[in-house]
Amino acid sequence: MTARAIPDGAAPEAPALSVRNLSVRFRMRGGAHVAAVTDATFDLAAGECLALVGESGCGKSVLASALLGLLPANAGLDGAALLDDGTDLLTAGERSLARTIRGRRIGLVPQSPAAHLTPVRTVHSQLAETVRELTPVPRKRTGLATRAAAERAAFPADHLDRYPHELSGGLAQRAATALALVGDAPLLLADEPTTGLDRALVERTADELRRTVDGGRALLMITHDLAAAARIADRVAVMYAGRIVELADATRFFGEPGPRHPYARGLLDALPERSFRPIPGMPPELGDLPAGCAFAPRCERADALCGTQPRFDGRTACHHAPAEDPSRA
Ligand SMILES: Nc1ncnc2c1ncn2[C@@H]1O[C@H](COP(=O)(O)OP(=O)(O)OP(=O)(O)O)[C@@H](O)[C@H]1O
Ligand code: NI
Repeated sequence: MTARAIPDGAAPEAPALSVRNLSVRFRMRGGAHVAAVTDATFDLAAGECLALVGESGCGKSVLASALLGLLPANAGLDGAALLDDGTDLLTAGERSLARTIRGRRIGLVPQSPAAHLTPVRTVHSQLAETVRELTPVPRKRTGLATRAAAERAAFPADHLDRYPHELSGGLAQRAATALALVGDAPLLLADEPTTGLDRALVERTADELRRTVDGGRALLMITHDLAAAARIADRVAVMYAGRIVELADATRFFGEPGPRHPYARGLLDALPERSFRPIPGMPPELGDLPAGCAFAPRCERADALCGTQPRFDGRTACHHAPAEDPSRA
């Protein structure tokens, strides 16, 4: 549990994760391609939580899987994803990903926890094994450490002897979160960590994740749940049709002046506690994207300019985003 303080006089640390122009293409039968992620570029610092949001199918999980080398063989990768010591996750190779990176340097809370738990072993046995593998706890204290690991993710101690198929979705989620937190990895990827949990547990899980961030970890949290994102994120990245279309401080995103990109505005407006107005239309097929802005067919601001792809300037990718931010002038 060492928070990574910067020693006096040392140069500022490199970001915990630096993603540059990450693209993922799935090769399909007959020569077709699915452009699941295109040109994603962002940094994530130690002690920071970045929430990655966007509608189902926009490429969030594929992005996370690319970082961990967990994509199937028909996936082609481009770009770079650097850890703070310069290790490029995209070229690291399965051997070093498996032996030194997954679990130790990057913890993952997977989107389908039930599928990631070993079906023939109890939660206790899986958690204890991970404690033995990833922490220096002496053998005779493994039991205690295992129960503490479960407690951190609000997994009830009296359910530790259950097998994965005996768990509800919410309990499987908490077991997966407990496993991901064991190694105290400096970088955490959490893919929908609050799915299947009731409001109180959503808040408890979000708060536990926030505590790990405040302890110096970097967290990329993928979520549909904008309320959970607002609760713990420092910054928000909005994805649409495989591209990051907005990257903003959470306070300005959820407060004033609000999102700059019309899609991001639409996502917030669709919330029940806001105007509860869904964005008209459907996202495009990632195998058949238009040449220009993919959001244009659903956008009330679209005009001829939107027939060309808008450049992402580090904050937004829209030909019609406000040029000046009056609150910052
Ligand atoms: N192995 C694959 N082969 C072809 N296409 C794939 C493959 N895996 C994912 N895709 C496609 O990539 C796109 C992005 O999927 P992804 O799972 O990243 O979406 P997501 O944003 O995580 O959605 P959700 O919020 O529903 O989890 C989808 O269109 C999906 O069909
Ligand atoms: Ni997903």
